[in-house]
Amino acid sequence: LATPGYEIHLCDVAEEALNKGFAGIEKSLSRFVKAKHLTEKEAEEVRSRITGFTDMETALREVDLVVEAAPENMELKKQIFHDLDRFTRPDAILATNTSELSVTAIASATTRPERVVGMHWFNPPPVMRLVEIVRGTDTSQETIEMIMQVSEQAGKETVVVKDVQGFVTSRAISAHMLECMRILEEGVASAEDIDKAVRLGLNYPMGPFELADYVGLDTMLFASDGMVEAYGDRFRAPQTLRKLVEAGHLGRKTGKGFYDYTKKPETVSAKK
Ligand SMILES: C[C@H](O)CC(=O)SCCNC(=O)CCNC(=O)[C@H](O)C(C)(C)COP(=O)(O)OP(=O)(O)OC[C@H]1O[C@@H](n2cnc3c(N)ncnc32)[C@H](O)[C@@H]1OP(=O)(O)O
Ligand SMILES: NC(=O)c1ccc[n+]([C@@H]2O[C@H](COP(=O)([O-])OP(=O)(O)OC[C@H]3O[C@@H](n4cnc5c(N)ncnc54)[C@H](O)[C@@H]3O)[C@@H](O)[C@H]2O)c1
Repeated sequence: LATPGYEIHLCDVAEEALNKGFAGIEKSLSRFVKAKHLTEKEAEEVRSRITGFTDMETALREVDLVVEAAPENMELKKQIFHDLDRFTRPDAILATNTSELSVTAIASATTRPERVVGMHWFNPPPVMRLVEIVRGTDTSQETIEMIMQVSEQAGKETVVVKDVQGFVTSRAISAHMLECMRILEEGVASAEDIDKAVRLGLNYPMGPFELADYVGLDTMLFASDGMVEAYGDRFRAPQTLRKLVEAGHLGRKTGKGFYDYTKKPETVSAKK
């Protein structure tokens, strides 16, 4: 959002987490410069539009739009939205990047449910072309249109969907990934070969295990647990996923998941 010209307040709970966020932005900007999508001067302008904060109250003063992207936990999100409601101007729009939680329930923690909306981005957000906009029970058309406009300015296409658990995309991707994990557990093929089969045979850009590691296994598990209640056992997380998360192996962000990224970073996927 800094690329099309918005002034951004990036807020996280601690300096260390904030620095991780800035490091991710830096990596993306240098890729864009290398690919000549941005000049060095434009990248510098983007950097200058992003200010870091660890104090939410200060960060939220005078903002027009908040995009919350904290961990996928309803209680945490409700607490954050309660604070967003207190600290922002009454006309500010409050968006959540939740992958599957109820936008309507999150909105209930505020006094302005008509200005609360789902703004679901995809990893990696600077590259993926879609923003899935989720209309909560009380979300106003004006709010939807504002998010459409901002998304389009960031070069994204949009779809507007109903507020059902998992929306369109998380239901679709979870069903695919969970079934591939069951195929692995049945011993039908190795993770490498399932990834290779899906990439080359189905023309997906990433196989299910490299993608799960990329998204984060904790996020995957939160999403599937959330969808069990709504849709039943077909979304129940296989033990393999649950055990990896219990062990703290969350994918790329911790160095290990279905693959071990601490060993040979260039060849851990089945790509070669
Ligand atoms: C769970 C949630 O709620 C929802 C989700 O997020 S589900 C997950 C959705 N995401 C996906 O499915 C991702 C699937 N994977 C892909 O689409 C591709 O593998 C990928 C775009 C990540 C990488 O593409 P790939 O062709 O394999 O690699 P690569 O050539 O390095 O990258 C393609 C382009 O993207 C750019 N790029 C990749 N990652 C980037 C990043 N983080 N920042 C900026 N640019 C990036 C590269 O620089 C390259 O640009 P160029 O074509 O102009 O040179
Ligand atoms: N990982 C993905 O590919 C992806 C894609 C689309 C949407 N999402 C959604 O985005 C959200 C974040 O997912 P993630 O995978 O980036 O999680 P993550 O755990 O990797 O990152 C969460 C971030 O939120 C910060 N945080 C924790 N508590 C906070 C608080 N009280 N206030 C502000 N920040 C806080 C953490 O320090 C961390 O930087 C989730 O709702 C997830 O479902 C994730």
